[in-house]
Amino acid sequence: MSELGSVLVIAFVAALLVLPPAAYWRRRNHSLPRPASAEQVKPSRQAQASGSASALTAQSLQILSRAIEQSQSGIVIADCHGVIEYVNPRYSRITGYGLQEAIGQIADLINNQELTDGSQLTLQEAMQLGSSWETFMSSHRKNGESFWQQVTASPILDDDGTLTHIVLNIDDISERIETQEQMEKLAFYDPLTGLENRRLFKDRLEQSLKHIRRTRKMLGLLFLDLDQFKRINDTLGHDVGDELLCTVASRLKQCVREEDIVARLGGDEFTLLLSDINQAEDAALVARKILAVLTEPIQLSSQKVTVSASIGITIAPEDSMNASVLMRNADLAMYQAKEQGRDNFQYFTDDMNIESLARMALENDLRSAINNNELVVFFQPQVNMLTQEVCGYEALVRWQHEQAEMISPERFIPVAEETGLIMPLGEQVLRQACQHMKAIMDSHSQHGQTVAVNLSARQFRDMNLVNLVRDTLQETGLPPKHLELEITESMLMGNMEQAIVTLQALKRLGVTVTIDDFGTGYSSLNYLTRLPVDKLKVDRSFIANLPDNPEHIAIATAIIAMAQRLGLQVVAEGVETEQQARFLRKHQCYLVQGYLFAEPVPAESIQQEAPNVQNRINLAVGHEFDTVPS
Ligand SMILES: Nc1nc2c(ncn2[C@@H]2O[C@@H]3COP(=O)(O)O[C@H]4[C@@H](O)[C@H](n5cnc6c(=O)[nH]c(N)nc65)O[C@@H]4COP(=O)(O)O[C@H]3[C@H]2O)c(=O)[nH]1
Repeated sequence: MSELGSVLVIAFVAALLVLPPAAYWRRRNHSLPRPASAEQVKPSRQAQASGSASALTAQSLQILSRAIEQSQSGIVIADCHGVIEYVNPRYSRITGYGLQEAIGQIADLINNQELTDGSQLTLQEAMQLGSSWETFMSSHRKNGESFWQQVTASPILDDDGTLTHIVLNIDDISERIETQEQMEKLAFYDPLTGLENRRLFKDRLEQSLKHIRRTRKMLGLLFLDLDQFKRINDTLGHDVGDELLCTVASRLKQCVREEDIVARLGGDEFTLLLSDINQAEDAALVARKILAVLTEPIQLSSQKVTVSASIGITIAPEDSMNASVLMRNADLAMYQAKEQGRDNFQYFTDDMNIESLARMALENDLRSAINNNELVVFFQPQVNMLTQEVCGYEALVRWQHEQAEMISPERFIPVAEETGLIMPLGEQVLRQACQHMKAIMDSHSQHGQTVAVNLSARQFRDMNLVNLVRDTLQETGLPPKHLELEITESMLMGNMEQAIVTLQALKRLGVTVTIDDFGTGYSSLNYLTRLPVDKLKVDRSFIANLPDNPEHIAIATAIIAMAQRLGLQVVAEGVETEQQARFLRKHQCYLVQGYLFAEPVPAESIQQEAPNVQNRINLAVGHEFDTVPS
């Protein structure tokens, strides 16, 4: 260090000791600066000056000077006009400016009139008040690189309380700021797409609501969910799914203005906040634009895919001025768009609220119905037209609501699926079906009949399914070959390999597996050869239009022929007319189920209904048996 430097440092240290800076104490107390009066501090200063200063040895001064030299903070000492008189080595390492370069320069910071601290004071104002001053700011090193610094300035006052010098403490906090930025990013942004996350979106929505309250403008909130994304994710893999989400995110950004916000809530759910719109129709313009840009094929690394989306729109202040309510509105409207066949948008309406309340009530009632074992299983006979006998039954769940008429399973099964209630419900149906089938077998000495139980998608994916079926068979005493499990094509499509493993395990138990509603799903017929299934059930929508609709004739006959070629049994459901039964027989589909023969009945009525069912069988197909091929 130069001689001047050492002298300055020593003088500075001495000054610190002689003049204990009131500001230091104030800073520690975090109080607002009070003007330091010379009179107030004088006696103690003088006492120290005459005591401590005179007691200082040259050695202790040297130690103190080294402490400053070796400080881990950059230190700048400037006169009261900002002319630098000393910088320590750490300052030089931070900024790249050496002592000689710095001395005599003006520290801009000291005279900056715009930069203020937490108390809105400029550095000079704080110094004149004898208090310390602190701020964070970005600056540039000598090599041009920018960095973040935390600056603390402390005044040095002379015996009379007049400002003589200013000490700047400089810490390079770039790393800390970077970590903080990263943490903020993690907390507020979606790491995959870089879009804002749910938390930040909600915050922005609240800010925008405050803004429109003042400006009396409107805002539009769009809730977007990709259609069939799960299928893409499951079949093409998660990496491809991620790639797709990133492309969708950037396309969404292109559809809105700079000041609008696009966020990803998670999965394939996105929200858009259109601030300052003039009319509700403006939100529809954006929704149309989004639907249009999404139709453009997306080139992913492995292949090209096309996606569509369902969008729900809600408008503030029209629909609500509450952020949570708006989010729920837009979500409800999005579900409505899905129900309308996807690839479209819907505005929120009050009816949707009513619908969602009704749905919640249904869910609660269903939960208690399951808990109280109020659900019952009906049985619909299945007929073998060759033997003219009932060959089995399909178990169909029924719910007689206390205050309402019978509720269709088509209404409550989807609710049960969504809420997870399908698990206890499915278990109850399986148990009841097995118990009744065992009772029928025992009382009628019927040894060839089966009972078919519907499995829902969630049940089929459940790891415990095979154990549940095994245990239920054991507990009820029903031999496995009398149980048939019906699954649908769509359950197989998500993860075909896993589906095959589950089916094989079920087959090992000795139960029969049927693909229900065959022909309505998206399955490629090639898959059928790989699936360990026994039966196909032709969906009733194809049977309903037989024998008049040429397209349905083609589908039904193709399914029957294919099943025969693959060695699978085929059963037609929804047979209502004799013509349909005749058509099916002609095409060698002998297993049938439908109102022509019997409707689903409670277990207790099976025996009582049996003669009626037999009559109907005889009437419908008996007279044709002369022509049945042998
Ligand atoms: N138009 C017409 N319909 C006929 C005829 N014959 C039978 N049906 C009806 O067709 C449906 C056949 O069941 P599904 O295709 O498995 O379709 C079932 C099945 O997907 C589901 N479901 C019913 N019970 C259960 C269950 O216990 N578990 C699960 N997971 N789903 C069930 O609900 C759907 C509807 O069940 P249901 O209302 O009982 O309706 C039953 C049955 O009553 C006919 O000749 N004409």
